[in-house]
Order: sequence, then structure tokens, then C-alpha cells
Amino acid sequence: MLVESILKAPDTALVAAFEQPDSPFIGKDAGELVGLPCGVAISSDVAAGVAQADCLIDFTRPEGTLHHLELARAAGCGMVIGTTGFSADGKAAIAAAAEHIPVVFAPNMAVGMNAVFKLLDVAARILNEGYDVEIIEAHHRLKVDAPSGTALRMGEVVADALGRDLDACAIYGREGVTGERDGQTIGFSTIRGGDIVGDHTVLFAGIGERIEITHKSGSRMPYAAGSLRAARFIAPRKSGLFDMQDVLGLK
Ligand SMILES: NC(=O)C1=CN([C@@H]2O[C@H](COP(=O)(O)OP(=O)(O)OC[C@H]3O[C@@H](n4cnc5c(N)ncnc54)[C@H](OP(=O)(O)O)[C@@H]3O)[C@@H](O)[C@H]2O)C=CC1
Ligand SMILES: O=C(O)C1=N[C@H](C(=O)O)C[C@H](O)C1
Repeated sequence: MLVESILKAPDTALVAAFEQPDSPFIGKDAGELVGLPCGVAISSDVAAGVAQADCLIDFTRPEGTLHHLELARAAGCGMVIGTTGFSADGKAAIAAAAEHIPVVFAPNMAVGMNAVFKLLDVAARILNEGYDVEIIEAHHRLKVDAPSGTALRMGEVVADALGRDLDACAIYGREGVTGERDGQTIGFSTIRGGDIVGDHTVLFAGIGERIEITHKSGSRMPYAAGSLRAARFIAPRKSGLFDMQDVLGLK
């Protein structure tokens, strides 16, 4: 979808596309997969690719992204990072690299989800007493990290709005005799199955009423479209760490 979006946009050009070295797609035309042959052969040589590019869009795994980040930094190439599941050290490495190159790092590139982050801030400030906060997310069976990066960001938005520290108040799943619910906690529940693209709900459960704010992805195309917006956003910039709220002018 990234390749398709880049090839179809009037203001972007695909100069390289990557797979791992053992991929059967190495050497094939990157556009052929989406019926748009473009003369760019899929490669595993990220260093050579970033040397020609203004921006590297990376949705891989934390270890891959951090390696690519070093290559992008050495080449002075900006980066859009969609990968989730980073440790604190990984996030610090991204922030350090962003002192030298422009980076957009966001757990969810979809415009709709970024609107939801704003709605959550408003909702949490209104529902700041007497409402228990639970975050429920569902994804496809191939997803490897949990909770999703988006669910964690939802938790951060709500915790910030409520003046809480997410690290101190998050509960990741429950089992056994858990005792009564502590009203200061924010609970996370994870579902994995089939081909669910990505569903996220924040539930504010009060006495006599419940408020649910939900986002459902039916396609991955909004992530690709958001990534292109992020790439355009960093094009004129020399350095700095940004997220999709910056890209969309929501801060
Ligand atoms: N921010 C956002 O909007 C979104 C974020 N994501 C995140 O993007 C990431 C990727 O998700 P998804 O596309 O579903 O995953 P996939 O497994 O479909 O794709 C990941 C790709 O990265 C490659 N890869 C894995 N490890 C490495 C590595 N160490 N070095 C280089 N390449 C590597 C994989 O190769 P191989 O298959 O050979 O292992 C594969 O081509 C996840 O962290 C996910 O949460 C996903 C969608 C939206
Ligand atoms: O792995 C996925 O698929 C997705 N990952 C991101 C996340 O962890 O939040 C974004 C989206 O939910 C899809």
C-alpha cells in the first residue's frame, strides 16, 4: 500500500523498496505487486537506498528500524517510523537520531485515529471522576507486540489528561483473584485473531452509564496515506522529532 500510494501521488517518487535478504521478492519490480511496474527493483541494501532518498518510511520491527535509523542518519535521510513495540532505550535512540535528521514517529498514521486521540483528551478531562478507564484493542493473528502502540498512546493521552503517570497506573490484563478495581488504574485488554486490521476502544465506565470511544480500521490504506503526509511534512525540515499530531497541526 505504501508503494501504491507513493507511485500514485503526483508529488512523490519511489527510489528504493526493501525486503529482507532472503525474501523471494528481491530483484522484482516493486510496483509489479500493485500492477504499477516502476523500474525500481526490490533490494535489501538499505544503505544504498537511503543515499538516494529524502525519506525512508519504515514499518518493520524495532531491531530493524533502529538499524535503518543509523543508516538514515549517516546518509542525512529523513525517516517516518510506524513500527511499534520499542523499549525505552529504543525510543531514546530515535530521539537522539532526530537531533540530526527529521523523524516522524507515530504508533498510528491514520488521520481518524489521530482525531480520536484529541477526542480522548477532551473526554478524559470531562470524565475525570467516577469513571473507570479500560482500553481494549483487537488485531490480526500475525501481530507480535501487545498492547498495540496505539492502545498505549491512548493510555498516555488519557493518563496525561487525568494527571496520572501511565507507567504507575497501567494494568495489563487480569487473571485470578484480582481484588476490587482501583479507580486510579487504566486497564488494557488485548485480542488477537484472524485478519482484524485494528480496532481500538477506550471505555469510560461510570455508575449508570458508559461512554465508549472506538476507532476501527477496515484497511491499511489510511496508514499509508498518513505516512505520505508525514514524509511531505519532514521534506523541508533538517531535524527534529515529530508525531502525527504535529503533521496534522493538532498540537
Ligand atoms: N504506525 C502505524 O500506523 C502502523 C504501525 N504498524 C506497525 O508496523 C510494524 C510492522 O507491522 P506489519 O506491517 O504488520 O508487519 P509485517 O510483518 O507485515 O511486515 C514487517 C516487515 O518488516 C520486515 N522485518 C522484520 N524484521 C526486520 C528486521 N529486523 N530488519 C529488517 N526488516 C525486518 C519483515 O520481513 P520478514 O517478513 O521477512 O520478516 C516484513 O517485511 C509493527 O510494529 C506494527 O505495529 C503497522 C500498521 C500501522
Ligand atoms: O500491527 C498492526 O497491524 C498495527 N499496529 C499499530 C499499533 O500497534 O498500534 C497500528 C495499527 O493498530 C495496526
